[in-house]
Amino acid sequence: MIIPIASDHAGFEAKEETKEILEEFGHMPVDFGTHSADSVDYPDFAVQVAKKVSSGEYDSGILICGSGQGMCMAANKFPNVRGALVYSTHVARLAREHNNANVLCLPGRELKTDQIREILEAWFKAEFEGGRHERRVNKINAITDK
Ligand SMILES: O=C(CO)[C@H](O)[C@H](O)[C@H](O)COP(=O)(O)O
Repeated sequence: MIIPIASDHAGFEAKEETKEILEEFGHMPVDFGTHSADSVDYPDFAVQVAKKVSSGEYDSGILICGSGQGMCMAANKFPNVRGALVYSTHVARLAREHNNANVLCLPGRELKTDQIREILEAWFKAEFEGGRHERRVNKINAITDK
């Protein structure tokens, strides 16, 4: 899969590691910045990925900041984007199976490389379960469709 990815300065190091892991897994990351550890504002980078998932140009994306919160808040402003703050393999699985999440938001300052690898493994392996969850996700989508 081609995966758009972005971070702020606090997620920069984790983004570089995440890109390597994605390539290991056979995916192709497309990097929308930031490109150094110099201080930047996370919404500027969240927009780069979220607008492309929102428009359907990409099926899913990855955003990384210090805590994951700011990126997730910004991404979820976009229609069709379901950003999930993921900090464990269990939450990664649930975000896909129950919420059909399409933007993985990671807390770069909280995760070690091995944890990121395990989270990515769980995220890509899990599939949306549909059923009762589909009804609920449709209700989320209806909020921005109004
Ligand atoms: O959005 C965030 C918090 O919700 C991110 O963690 C940012 O990366 C963080 O706020 C950046 O903090 P800094 O003190 O400017 O490095």
